[in-house]
Formats: sequence, C-alpha cells, structure tokens
Amino acid sequence: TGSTRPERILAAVQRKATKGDARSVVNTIDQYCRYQEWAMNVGDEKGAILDSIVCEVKPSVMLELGTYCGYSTVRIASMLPPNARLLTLEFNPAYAAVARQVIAWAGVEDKVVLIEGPSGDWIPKMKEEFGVTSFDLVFLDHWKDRYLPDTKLMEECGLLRTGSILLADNVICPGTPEYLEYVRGSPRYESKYFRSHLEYTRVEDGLEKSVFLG
Ligand SMILES: CCc1ncnc2c1ncn2[C@@H]1O[C@H](/C=C/CNC(=O)c2cc(-c3ccc(F)cc3)cc(O)c2O)[C@@H](O)[C@H]1O
Ligand SMILES: [Mg+2]
Repeated sequence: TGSTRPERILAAVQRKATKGDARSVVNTIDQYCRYQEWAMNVGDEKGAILDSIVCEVKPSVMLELGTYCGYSTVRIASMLPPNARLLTLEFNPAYAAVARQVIAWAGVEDKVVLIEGPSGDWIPKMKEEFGVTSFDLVFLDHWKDRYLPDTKLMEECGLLRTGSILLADNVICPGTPEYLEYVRGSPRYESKYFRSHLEYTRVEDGLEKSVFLG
C-alpha cells in the first residue's frame, strides 16, 4: 500500500524543513504543493491574509476546524504569543497523526491542542473539557457543508462573544453558499470578503471574515 498525500508532505517536511523553524515548514509545504503535488492547504496567498488577521486580532484562544496536515495550524501558531492557545479539530486519525508530526517538527506544539474527532461532538464540550469561555478567532477550513451547522452550534454553546471573529476559507472554491448567505444576511454578523486565489492556482477563491455582534 502506497503512502498517502499527507504522508508524502510530512516526508518532504522532515527531509527539507529546518526542525524548530515554523516558517521553514510552511515554505517547504508550499514549495512541495506548488511544484510536486497539489494539496488543500490554505496556501501562501490566502495564508498571508490569514497571517494579517491573526496579527490584528492577537487571539488568546483560537479554534481551527479541519487540521488536515497542520499547515495552517503551524502558520497560525507561529504568529501567536507564548500564552495563547490554538485548538484544532481533526476527525481523520491518519491526518491527525501526520499533523502532530508536522506541528512537532515546526516546534509549535506548546501552543497547539490537536483534538481528534468530529467538530459536532467536540464543540459542545469545549467549555467543560478545555476551559474555553469563548473563542477570539475561529478559522473554518473543514467540510464546506459543516461551516453553517458548526457556526450555529458555536452560537448555541455560547462560544462566540461580541467581537469574536469567524474566518472562513474557500467561500468561492469549492464554495460555501449557505454559510455565506447566513453570515452576510444576519444582523448578528458584520461580514467582509477578502478576494484571493485557490491555493497554488489562478482560480478565484477568498476568505470571508465575519465579526459576531452578539
Ligand atoms: C465532520 C466535521 C469535521 N470534524 C473534524 N474534522 C473534519 C470535519 N470535516 C472535515 N474534517 C477534516 O478537515 C479536512 C477537510 C477539509 C475540507 N477541505 C476541502 O474540501 C477543500 C477543498 C479544496 C478544493 C479541492 C478541489 C478543488 F478542485 C478545488 C478546491 C480547497 C480547500 O482549501 C479545501 O479546504 C480533512 O482533514 C478532514 O478530515
Ligand atoms: Mg481550505
């Protein structure tokens, strides 16, 4: 049985990236996925927008939905101050296993809590299991049809406070129409579209930044 794409990405990181250097891990994955084989990382172009929003918000507690190989996990964690926490949810054990190693290679494991399991199960447990009061910033990058139900679940669980920010990947490609309609149409959100391109391509895609108004 051959290797999986995430395993090949991990091999590239362990072969080419400087251990303990998060930017080197990010650059290695971008290089690999641009020139060897495409993978669904947020990528360098949208990643720069993600970086700017993480820098602006300076979250103390952040949630990522959909870890995959840990590319955006490492990118975000490298921008966080030492006492900040990034919780990231991944339900595929094989992907979680790869992500743990990518996160460790980058040297950001102290800022990251990788939780294995479906978001629908874990979001209701965030307060009791992880002592979360509310999330300052949420990065949505998992199955596109889960963005809306998980947003509503976070609202219902009281995990969003006035000023909490949702940042959603792929709102154009593959697209998240129901989610977009909700955050753009709801008086409880102030939404803004950041136009960019699908990772490693010239196809249009973008990020939607939505501030929860309470
Ligand atoms: C059950 C809730 C739940 N709970 C916990 N973990 C969950 C989960 N649902 C999913 N996961 C994990 O998240 C990751 C999935 C991410 C899904 N992402 C895209 O599909 C995507 C596609 C393109 C694209 C593909 C092909 C094209 F042609 C164009 C664009 C580009 C992108 O940037 C994309 O993010 C995997 O690790 C899942 O195991
Ligand atoms: Mg994505």
